[in-house]
Amino acid sequence: MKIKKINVHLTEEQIEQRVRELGAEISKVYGDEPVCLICILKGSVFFTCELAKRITSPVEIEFMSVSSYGSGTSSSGVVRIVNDLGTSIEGKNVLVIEDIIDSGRTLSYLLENLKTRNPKTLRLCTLLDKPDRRVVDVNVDYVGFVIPDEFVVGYGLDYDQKYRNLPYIGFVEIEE
Ligand SMILES: O=P(O)(O)OC[C@H]1O[C@H](OP(=O)(O)OP(=O)(O)O)[C@H](O)[C@@H]1O
Ligand SMILES: Nc1nc2[nH]cnc2c(=O)[nH]1
Repeated sequence: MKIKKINVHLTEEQIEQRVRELGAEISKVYGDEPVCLICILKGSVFFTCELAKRITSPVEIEFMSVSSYGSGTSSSGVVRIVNDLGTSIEGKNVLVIEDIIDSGRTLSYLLENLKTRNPKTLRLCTLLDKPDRRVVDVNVDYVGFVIPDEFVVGYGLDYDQKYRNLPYIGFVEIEE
């Protein structure tokens, strides 16, 4: 399948504005307490970096890589930790940063897994939420934008590993 066109849904300015708002909201919650941001690779790299810059609480950034999708736009339904955290989160305020929640399978699995490591608090922030696609319930604490059930790329999100570098988020039109 080839991409025919990408239709802009969220501009760079809209995303920047929302990230600032989220940063302010999150800073209010943690205040002077340290918070460990867990960036879920690869899609949330851009979002994590921009959001971290807008949080005024002391921040630690850790990375984790989880595989839940095959190639293209289809979900395999199987979640696997590909690269685990290199550090303990016991007793820490943990904020998981995701680019998108779709079926909810990835985050539901991941949150259960992280809970067993005894963090002080465990919250979830996602840039995009596609509630129409939900198969498994996930409690999301901070949402950037709720979007309809369409495949998106840009600002970290890929189509077959491409288009992550687009500064905006767009809906994909596939060639017939
Ligand atoms: O709610 P779900 O249906 O489980 O889908 C959400 C997951 O899919 C995307 O990751 P992807 O597997 O595409 O990896 P990537 O971030 O490396 O592109 C996204 O970053 C979430 O981790
Ligand atoms: N790039 C991308 N990855 C996803 N993973 C789940 N939904 C999506 C989506 O709309 N776009």
